[in-house]
Amino acid sequence: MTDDTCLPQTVSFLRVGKRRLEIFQKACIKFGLTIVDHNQNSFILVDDELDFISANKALKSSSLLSSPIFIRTQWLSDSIKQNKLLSHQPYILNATISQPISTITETSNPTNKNEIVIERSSLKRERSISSSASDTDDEINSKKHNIDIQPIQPGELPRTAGKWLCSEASSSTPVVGNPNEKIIEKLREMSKLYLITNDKGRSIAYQKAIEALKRCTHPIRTYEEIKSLPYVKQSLADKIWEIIRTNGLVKLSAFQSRDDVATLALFAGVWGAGTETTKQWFAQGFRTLDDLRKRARLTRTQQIGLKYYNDFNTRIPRDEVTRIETIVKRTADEVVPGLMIETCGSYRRLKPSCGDIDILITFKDGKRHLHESVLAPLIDKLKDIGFLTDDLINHSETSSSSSSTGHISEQMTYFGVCRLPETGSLHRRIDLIFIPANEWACSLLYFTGSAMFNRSMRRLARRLNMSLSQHGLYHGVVRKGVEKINTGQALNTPTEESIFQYLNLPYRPPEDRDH
Ligand SMILES: Nc1ccn([C@H]2C[C@H](O)[C@@H](COP(=O)(O)OP(=O)(O)OP(=O)(O)O)O2)c(=O)n1
Ligand SMILES: [Mn+2]
Repeated sequence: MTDDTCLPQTVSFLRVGKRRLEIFQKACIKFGLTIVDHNQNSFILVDDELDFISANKALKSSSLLSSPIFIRTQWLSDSIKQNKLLSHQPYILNATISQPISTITETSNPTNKNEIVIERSSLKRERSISSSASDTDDEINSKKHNIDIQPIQPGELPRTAGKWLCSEASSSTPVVGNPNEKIIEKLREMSKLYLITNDKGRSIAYQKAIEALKRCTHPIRTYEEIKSLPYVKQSLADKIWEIIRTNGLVKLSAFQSRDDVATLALFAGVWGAGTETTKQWFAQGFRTLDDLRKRARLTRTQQIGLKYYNDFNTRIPRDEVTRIETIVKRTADEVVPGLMIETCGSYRRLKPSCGDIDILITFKDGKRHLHESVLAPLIDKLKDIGFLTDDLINHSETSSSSSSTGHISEQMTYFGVCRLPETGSLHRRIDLIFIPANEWACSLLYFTGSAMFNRSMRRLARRLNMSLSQHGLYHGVVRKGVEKINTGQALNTPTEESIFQYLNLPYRPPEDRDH
């Protein structure tokens, strides 16, 4: 069978900007591809900057398949250029048949419901990311206290202040009592509603304006003051001016009176349901969670999302996250000694409450590699003690990189549900993410967030001809448009501080990254 005979016939898109999406939609018509929802399709076209874990992370709030195949949108770009639909195989992000790795799946073994088995699968990331240069673990350790940071020509540096969110500490002042609290509240609502109605670009623009307002220590009264705020563009300045003048916002009222918005917001609370799915549910006439329970076709993860709807939508007090972390650490010590465990996300940014629990795991000595055989017993044990109650996704990815070193890098994720043993405890969403030692600092940075902070830092890296992901920081990257012509060389990033240094940014502790 040639590649062409097994070309995808249906595709869906993930994280592709509006303008590019329009171009791709036309290309799909031309090439006879049907665009469908994520949960109906196993071929998901993703932004070229996205890697396997990011794609999965993005999908986690979307319709989930057991094993989607991610294809870089470069496939369509190249097909457009060549005026024919090329084979998608070279553009696959995670699935080839050549490099088997393991995914963890539930066994149907009736004698032990909690047992997990390691199943060989054929997933592999196409793009080699993690350790392309000569970063063996030993080298990393020996360089640990002697960071060799290649100097960047000062002339090449973009002006960071006032332009890049990541160059500034997030405001620690609470919104309540902020002199512009009323404006912020309305902008927050707009940002949320844009997200629900699938307009991510506008949602982000509003979040940036909120960040600027949070930092402002005096009440904004004039149009000039609005215009002087960083990150606020014309149309948004007009909206803020409308709020100041009228105490209201016509656009927001219009949003709120739309009969679909409240329902979409309700459905958006189902873990595993993305905007395409929620829209579809609405179009199918569903209006309540009960409608979904009784009549909707739900994926396994959506069923769990619905089962724990109230629990998952209740924020987790900080001290509960601490107790959850303690259980994971204690169990890991018993089952797999020598692991380093760090709770990231909003918890590491010192937020008083968290949406979920994001735990990063690696080996303390940085020399040993993580294997499914190391991780499965930990997950098993956490199930045995009744702490993990449900699996959402088990995924491993392997990126075989520098063949000269033969070094294999692995990141493995487990998304599940946990609960403290005390009666009355709620079910909580927990991610256990197993990181290779040489990716630790970049992963720590990524999974600490915030998402806005990460976005800003990645864009800054791009401006410096670098590329930043949770797997590493590369320099000397050559791009043509969004396409990477040269993926560059990996920089040695033993600490988070080193990443800030490379990007010529002042170091920000996690609590200052809460943008
Ligand atoms: N689209 C995304 C999603 C996540 N992340 C990174 C930054 C986040 O801080 C981290 C964890 O993701 P969460 O969705 O768990 O976000 P937080 O932990 O920050 O907030 P919450 O309290 O809602 O869990 O992953 C990101 O950069 N971009
Ligand atoms: Mn989180």
